[in-house]
Amino acid sequence: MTVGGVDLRTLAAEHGTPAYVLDEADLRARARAWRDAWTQAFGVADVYYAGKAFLSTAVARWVHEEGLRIDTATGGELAVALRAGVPGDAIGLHGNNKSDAELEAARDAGVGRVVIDSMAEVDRVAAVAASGWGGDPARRAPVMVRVTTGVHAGGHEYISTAHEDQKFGLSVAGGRALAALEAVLARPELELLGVHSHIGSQILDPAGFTVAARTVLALRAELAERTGVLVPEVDLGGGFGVAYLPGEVPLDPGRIAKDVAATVADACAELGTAQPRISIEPGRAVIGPTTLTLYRVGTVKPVTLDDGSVRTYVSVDGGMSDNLRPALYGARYHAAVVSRRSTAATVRARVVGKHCESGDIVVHDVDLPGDVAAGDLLAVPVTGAYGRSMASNYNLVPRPPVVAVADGRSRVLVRRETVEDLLRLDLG
Ligand SMILES: Cc1ncc(COP(=O)(O)O)c(C=O)c1O
Ligand SMILES: N[C@@H](CCCC[NH3+])C(=O)O
Repeated sequence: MTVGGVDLRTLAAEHGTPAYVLDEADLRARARAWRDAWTQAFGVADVYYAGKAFLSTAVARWVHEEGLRIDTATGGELAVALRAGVPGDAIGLHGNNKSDAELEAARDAGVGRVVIDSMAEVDRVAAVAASGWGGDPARRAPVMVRVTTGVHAGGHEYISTAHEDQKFGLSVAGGRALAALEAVLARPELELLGVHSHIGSQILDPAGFTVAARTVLALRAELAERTGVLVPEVDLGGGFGVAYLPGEVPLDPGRIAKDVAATVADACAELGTAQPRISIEPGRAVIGPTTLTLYRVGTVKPVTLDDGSVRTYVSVDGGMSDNLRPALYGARYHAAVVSRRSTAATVRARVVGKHCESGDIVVHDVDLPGDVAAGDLLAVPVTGAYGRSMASNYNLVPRPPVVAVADGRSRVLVRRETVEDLLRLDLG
């Protein structure tokens, strides 16, 4: 099997396993597809790539070259985006607990928007912006206010973000969102760009986005009625779902953009307000499907279950340290042997990692060739989002490299950690 013109056996021989293998052309195409779909549907729209899904300087540069801006959630992500050469005004900063250092870094870089996530942050951002923004003493801090619309969407409880009982944003229903927007308007150090809503992640039903859009637009109209200020922008967040398994249908960028555009046009007509400039923040949908994880098979063990059937446990040389999603969310993945063809009858297999934890499962249930054996290469697709970015050193396993492939060549974007790296952190 080849990806980006590179035989995965060659790639494994050159870079070792496990490795994340990222197809550069696919990433660029997905970035363009999201940008084109939303610009076509709205005339003007901004697509921010959510770097939390995976960020390296090359990835930031590539998606920026394709016309996307970068959404960051920490000072670390901000530093990588800036090092990639992305201009500050094309970067947004999120976070429910931003540090002073993060806010100061955003100010010094002249970040294009800080998304305020709490009432306390109104004063904190204003204080940081007292000396100006991006080196200009006269410039105000451009901010949005993140609000919760009550929409409960997403692939798992832990990745739903707009219901009431969770840590993000300010509630529309409870009035806190409106209060925060008014508080921003009262601060001369702040420029209120608009309202932000992010409802969750791995969402496959478009309805959540349109329901949230209506709520946010109504809030914007209410603010305008009370204060005379119609804020120019609305961000509808990320969360667009991808297909992890054969047969699953991802949210199509064109389809969702058209649905949302129709809703925005309708709602603004009903409310009697001009339409805002719309932005979104897809992470998973841009990077997830571009990447597979390449593992080497080690131990293969048949296990007889209570009902007498047999499950083949196939252990690979990584696991929950390079893909936490199955353990954290019960996420399902697919896998295939990619180093050879096999005509053997398939067996019911479970792909597991090498960690000291029985929940260290990579793929719960997959048919693999019955002759799967130590030394085979196994690929798990769609690991580009929240794979490397949530990887850990559990059991002191060094984290795998991210290797980009394009036009028959491979290039390391993030190098493999070594045991020496880990030993260097241990100061004795
Ligand atoms: C504020 C915000 N924007 C964007 C994203 C990106 O989400 P996704 O990768 O699901 O598109 C997230 C994560 O869910 C988020 O919290
Ligand atoms: N980390 C989550 C997505 C949450 C994104 C952050 N709001 C996942 O892997 O699905």
